[in-house]
Amino acid sequence: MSIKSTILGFPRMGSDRQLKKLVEGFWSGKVTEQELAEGSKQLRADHWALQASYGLTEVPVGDFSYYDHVLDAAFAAGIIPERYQQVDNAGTQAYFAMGRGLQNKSIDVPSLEMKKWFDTNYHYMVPEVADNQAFSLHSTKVVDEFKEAKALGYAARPVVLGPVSLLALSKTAKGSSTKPLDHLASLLPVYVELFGQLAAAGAEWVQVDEPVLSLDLEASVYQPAFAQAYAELAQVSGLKYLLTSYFGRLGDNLSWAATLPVHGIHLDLVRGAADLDSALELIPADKVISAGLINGRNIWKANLDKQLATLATIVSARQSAAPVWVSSSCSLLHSPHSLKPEVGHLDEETLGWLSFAEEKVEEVTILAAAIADRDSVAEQLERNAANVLSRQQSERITRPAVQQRLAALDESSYTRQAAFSVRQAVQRDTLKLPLFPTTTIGSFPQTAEVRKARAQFRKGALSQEEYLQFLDVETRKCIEWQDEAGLDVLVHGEFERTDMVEFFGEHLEGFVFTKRGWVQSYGSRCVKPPVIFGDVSRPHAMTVDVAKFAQSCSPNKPVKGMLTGPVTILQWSFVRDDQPRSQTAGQIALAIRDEVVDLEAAGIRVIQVDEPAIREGLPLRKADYEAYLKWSVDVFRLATTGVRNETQIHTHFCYSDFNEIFTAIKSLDADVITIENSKSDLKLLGALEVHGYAAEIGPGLYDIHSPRVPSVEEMAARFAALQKYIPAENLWANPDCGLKTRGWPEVKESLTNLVAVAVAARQAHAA
Ligand code: MET
Ligand SMILES: [Zn+2]
Repeated sequence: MSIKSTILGFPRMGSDRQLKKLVEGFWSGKVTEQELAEGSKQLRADHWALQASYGLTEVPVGDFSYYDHVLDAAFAAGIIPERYQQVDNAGTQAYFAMGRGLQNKSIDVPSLEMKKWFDTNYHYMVPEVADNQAFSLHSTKVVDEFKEAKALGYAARPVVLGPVSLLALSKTAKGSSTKPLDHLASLLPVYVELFGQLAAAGAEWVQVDEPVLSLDLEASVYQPAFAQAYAELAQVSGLKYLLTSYFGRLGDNLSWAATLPVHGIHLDLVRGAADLDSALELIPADKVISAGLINGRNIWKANLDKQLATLATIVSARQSAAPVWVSSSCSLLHSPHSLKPEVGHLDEETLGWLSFAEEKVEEVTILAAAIADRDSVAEQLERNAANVLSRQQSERITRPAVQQRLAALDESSYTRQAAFSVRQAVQRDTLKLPLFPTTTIGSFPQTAEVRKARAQFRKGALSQEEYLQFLDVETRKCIEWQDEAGLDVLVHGEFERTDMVEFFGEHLEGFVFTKRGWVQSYGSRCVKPPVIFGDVSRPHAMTVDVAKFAQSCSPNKPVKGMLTGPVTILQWSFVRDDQPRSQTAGQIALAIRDEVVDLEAAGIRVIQVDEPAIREGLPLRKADYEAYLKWSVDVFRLATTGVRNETQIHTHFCYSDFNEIFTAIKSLDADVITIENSKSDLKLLGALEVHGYAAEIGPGLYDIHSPRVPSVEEMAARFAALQKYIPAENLWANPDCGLKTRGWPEVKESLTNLVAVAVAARQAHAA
């Protein structure tokens, strides 16, 4: 018996981020539209060839995108807000304008809003649906790509974002009041037309992605919506649908999703393994089950014996039923492209533990081959078992001292010496800050000069001593400027850091860094997450020298120590899967705690532990919130409570919609939080009003994502609004986030204005 092997999607960027270079080249005018199209076509062909070379029986098509697959789906359905319709529509201009905005002599349109794709680090563009929304088939990209693959001789399966998820992920356009999902009936004919074209082009199966099925859905709304949608799509003759959902269990949605008129159902059996028993019971015998057994979200080699056992269970339970397929849990979009470039960069042992997209394709094919004839892949299975065992037993993974220390902690390691009100009084006495203290979030411009010095240091062209000297000069200039500008709590500027997670990963044990482990974050942007493979520990202090030097440049004002928090380090890394994430976070927290204590001992009186990612780590299902929030609060407290009452602990978040996590934010027990706010005053103020907040808080007075200099008047207006909700003695003045992407001239002007706002507010308050 042979079974179909496939994946839900492949990374788009290419082994060397070719797509990034193509699109960015196109944007800057160095690559023509035709070159972009041809280069992309080549990339797709390469990726199909790679998948086929491992014997994958069916390849996905339409998973490729110039920018984002949600944008593709919206664009294809003609969901193009009016402001983009003035953009030349012949080529890709309007499409890219929706993705990244467009500014020239005649047009100035911002992009669509960008949002996180479920709980991944990928961001999608949020379509806007208006009351009078018309839909039409505006692009046949997926049909064209299907024909392309077919012409090359591949068995291909088009991938399309399903109609319900497309609308559920959209938002109501400004000035409209209908919900996007209200428009389902008028959207469906576009899907029928598109799928009719796919059938005519010779497609047999279409993969319809409906990832919202892994969320808490209101059954009374979504069950009828799905029923209506799939009844209508079933009208297209000659086409079979694979309904796919991923990133979690279908849970209570399974009972009705299982009976939709589709021909196959995909199960994410990595994160949704709990679904298996009920799925085998509920999915009718005439439907294919696509078993998502290879993890698309992490980079560890699968335990093939274990996954094979699950596959065997499914196959034997479905003996007289429709076929079983083997697949990836979700699209491989969230994995780096291939391990090949890491050979010679990572050591042999570590290489043996990892599997990127290319290797995951191979794992899928090994499972498919093994279920038909185990002997045919005996050697591969043996090697896999040896690799899995090597990771389980490696001495590099475990540090008994760290484990023992974490296990031995008691309540006192999670609690400050005194309550906030006591600490606040002590800190007022010692820090002697004015009313409405001014500060920044940490980083100052990473100029070309700073980046160049770092690159030269890495290449060896600059000695360690020269590089450190360069950093000292930059830091001193930065501190002196802040002092002159009248800021109250200063920062060293973070010139030594490329990235707020990478910097700490490089100093801690238990991390490795890949050479080309890039993953798409949004549009042409990629990130290279560190890999946490083992118990984390801190071999030496990481920031104490820099902080001490910075403080020495400022005899009168406190300089903040700057650290990244345990949840953010976890969230922006590939994390080991052999122990709960909470435990890994606890180990990171211990390392940060030691750093915090060392900073205090070195005379640093204000310490900031950034946790911008605490909210994005929220699980997909509400039932899982509480457990997550409990341990993320715990690890933050573990990291920050080792100090005396005099030491002021700050934290920073890059979001303001914290209604859902407000109680958790309070329990962090930080003395001061700085938080993004300028783009969404109302959200934050609403939350403050509902939940109340007793500690000190600095809601951002201006958006740092734009080079625009905010005027004194606009920031003063914002500051005045904040004073209605926050007691004066608790209110700080600061920007939304760090300034590393900005240039010095605009930073100087903006912060000078910000200080003026605080000074004027102090005078007004005294009067
Ligand atoms: C994404 S939050 C960034 C915080 C960091 N301290 C910075 O200023 O860059
Ligand atoms: Zn931030």
